Amino acid sequence: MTAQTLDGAATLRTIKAELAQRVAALKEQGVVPGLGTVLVGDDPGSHWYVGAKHKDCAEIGITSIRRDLPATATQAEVEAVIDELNADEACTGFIVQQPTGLDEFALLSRVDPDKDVDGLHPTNLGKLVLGEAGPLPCTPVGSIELLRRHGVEIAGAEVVVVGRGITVGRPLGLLLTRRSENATVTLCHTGTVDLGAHVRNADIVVAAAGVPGIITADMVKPGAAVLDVGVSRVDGKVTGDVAPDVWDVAGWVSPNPKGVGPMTRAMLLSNIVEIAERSVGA
Ligand SMILES: Nc1nc(=O)c2c([nH]1)NC[C@@H]1CN(c3ccc(C(=O)N[C@@H](CCC(=O)O)C(=O)O)cc3)C=[N+]21
Repeated sequence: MTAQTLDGAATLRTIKAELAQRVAALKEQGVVPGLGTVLVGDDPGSHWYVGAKHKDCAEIGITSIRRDLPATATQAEVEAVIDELNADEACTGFIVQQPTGLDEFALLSRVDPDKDVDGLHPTNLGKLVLGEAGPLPCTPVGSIELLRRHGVEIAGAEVVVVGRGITVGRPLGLLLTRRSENATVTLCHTGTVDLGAHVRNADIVVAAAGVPGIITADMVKPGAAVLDVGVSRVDGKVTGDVAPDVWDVAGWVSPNPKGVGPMTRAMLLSNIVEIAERSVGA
């Protein structure tokens, strides 16, 4: 048996086609959405992600505002760029690409929460906890959307999330336990004593620990859906948290690359379009 693919790359293409229509409708009303990015330093991975985001925007009619700063940029210099984008009417929303090597909580907190297309501002994470509407974090929502668009049932499912990071694991637990999702979630992490015992119960496994190969075939319930969110670089190649033999046991697996990564970009685009639509009362 080999698992079916949760194809993030193909789903990104579908979502882009849907969003392109909504962007065209906004243009008829005189609104052109714009994405800003703030990038500090010259990490090759970060440059690739930011470049990919601007390419995605160009394809669907969203304008790009790109601010690249040298690795030597100070906290005050990055904050000045954030202030500039907060005030820029052409900028619907923007991201501060992480990591910056600076005080990230201070940077994130300085972004106008209404322009926080990453959904990571403390106000927006607070809204998520409180169940209020607001921009949602892209990778967790992208993970849910990937399952939904492949017909994997979430309501009633036992979900094991492996990883408690702020960008994926922690918010994903909050999202999946909302009434609209109705999953039962166990949040595991590197301090979990018997990871396999938890994962074996799961109908859906989300591997977001950033530990290559931490999820092995012997831990996976036959037929389960397994999302590989981890991104590590081993010998220059992207390597996920899911061991290759999991494909022999699982019902569904998201590959890595071409799984959750492209879905993160899709949800960023979707967050921008939603903010722009709200501005015209659409
Ligand atoms: N403020 C902030 N927001 C982010 O959303 C953010 C961030 N900081 N810092 C870094 C991570 C990483 N991230 C990815 C986005 C797309 C892919 C992606 O599309 N990857 C491709 C190719 C990967 C490759 O080959 O290098 C794929 O999975 O198929 C991966 C990773 C967004 N991040």
